[in-house]
Amino acid sequence: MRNVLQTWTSAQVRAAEEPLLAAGVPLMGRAAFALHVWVADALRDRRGTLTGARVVVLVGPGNNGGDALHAGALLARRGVEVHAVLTADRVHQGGLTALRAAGGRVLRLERLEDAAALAVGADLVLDGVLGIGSDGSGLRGAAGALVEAIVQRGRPYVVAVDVPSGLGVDDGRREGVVLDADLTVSFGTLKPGLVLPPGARAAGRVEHVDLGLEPAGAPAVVRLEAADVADLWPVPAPDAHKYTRGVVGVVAGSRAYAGAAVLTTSGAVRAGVGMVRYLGDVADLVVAAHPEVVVGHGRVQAWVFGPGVSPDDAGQRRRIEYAVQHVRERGEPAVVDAGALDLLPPHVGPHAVITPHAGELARLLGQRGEAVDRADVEAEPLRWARRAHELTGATVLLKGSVTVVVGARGAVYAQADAPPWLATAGAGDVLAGLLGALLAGRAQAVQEDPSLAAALAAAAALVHGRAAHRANPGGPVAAQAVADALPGTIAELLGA
Ligand SMILES: NC(=O)C1=CN([C@@H]2O[C@H](COP(=O)(O)OP(=O)(O)OC[C@H]3O[C@@H](n4cnc5c(N)ncnc54)[C@H](OP(=O)(O)O)[C@@H]3O)[C@@H](O)[C@H]2O)[C@@H](O)CC1
Ligand SMILES: [K+]
Repeated sequence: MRNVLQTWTSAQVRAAEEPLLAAGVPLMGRAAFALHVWVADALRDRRGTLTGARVVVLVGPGNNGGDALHAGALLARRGVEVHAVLTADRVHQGGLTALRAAGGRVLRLERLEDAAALAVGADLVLDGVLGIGSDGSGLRGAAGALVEAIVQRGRPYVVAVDVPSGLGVDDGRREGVVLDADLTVSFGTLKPGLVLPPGARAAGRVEHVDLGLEPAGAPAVVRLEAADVADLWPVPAPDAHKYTRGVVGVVAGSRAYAGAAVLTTSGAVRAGVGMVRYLGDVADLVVAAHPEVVVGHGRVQAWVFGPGVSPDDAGQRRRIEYAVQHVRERGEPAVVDAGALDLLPPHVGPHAVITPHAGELARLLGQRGEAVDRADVEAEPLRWARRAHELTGATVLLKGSVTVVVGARGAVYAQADAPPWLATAGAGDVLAGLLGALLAGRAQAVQEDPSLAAALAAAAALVHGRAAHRANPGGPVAAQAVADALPGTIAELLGA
């Protein structure tokens, strides 16, 4: 994949910095210079000029504060009025000396209210309190109290140095006080917390400064970009026919939830699968909506089961059990959604993709002995998606405003492609159908490399989100409109 956005943990970043620091590469100087350029751009955008602009630098005890102080010094030399507030007893001495020499003013955090007022009144606050040295527990002590006082007065425009202070750098957790940013300038590599829920939104816009780091091992969390879809999509060969392109079997819907059957098959049909087979009680409605759909059993390459199915529906339950048997014995890939999550066997492989939202994941984990509720999952989506993968063996696609996917071989994706409007009834059914189509089209490749299921799940989330934007840019979308926008979205992405 070409454009995938990669993130690396604090430990990986530190290990990658070591040889460069040992060789005397001035990493902090480079970081601070790039940071001051981004801040100058932001100030010009907001005020038109640098001269007379007021920047308050919040300085913590470590090198994150050092970056901020050096950037402050460069800004002061360009006519910016810079005030540094020292939030800890310890401070980066080189940075402090540079700022003073450039004419910046330095104050210790003695009167909280005065410092908060200074920050709130500034054109821009540069947050150098805490970087990758954070212990992950939110901002404690005087720094935490200061940030609380600032936020209470009305958060000013904030540029975060490397990461928003207090954010869980490696897991995106928001515990305790976090200073949300409008812009985050991240050094060396992006960090997982900048893309993972629930913290990702704390970062605002994210810019990356390349310091020449070469981190070892696989990236911790990745995010697919539009151009990656073409590398994953099952584009038909010139001699393709419907069976080589993939057949997806759909067990969805009931008399009570007939729409789920229509929407799931819509997702699969519009995503361009070779053929859709429907199994269920509302075949008449499905075929009326999609004459392309074939009703009844037959050979399939992948399955979707669960949307609109209640576990006490004996007919659908039987069909799902039949499909599950195929998934287990023949390794056919599957999407296991909604009502079928309760029917998931104790262990399946990563070629089965479960697609719960937070509440459904909490329930699934509860059934496997984990005392966890919806709020726990929302607070630490990656942790609990990982746990579900460990316990079930399945690839986990955890739905949310940022969708997290955990699959085989440590694959983790975080996709934030959808507008908030997509949180609407039936949208998940369309996603299940769309992903089923992808798994059917790439079934053989998934059987050879089950970690591919995670990449395909992430691609499905991306395409689904983009289709929602395309269906009605900036406004409400209905699930059927998202399905109808899939062909155009896919064509655009394949041409990207
Ligand atoms: N390494 C490099 O080459 C480069 C690094 N670079 C920069 O350095 C940054 C990393 O710097 P770092 O390692 O000094 O850690 P950093 O985050 O500044 O401070 C950690 C200290 O904060 C404290 N503390 C911890 N948790 C806390 C909490 N919850 N609430 C409150 N305080 C807390 C704790 O101190 P303590 O309180 O224990 O005295 C701890 O020691 C990195 O993000 C990047 O900006 C760039 O210049 C590029 C080159
Ligand atoms: K920071």
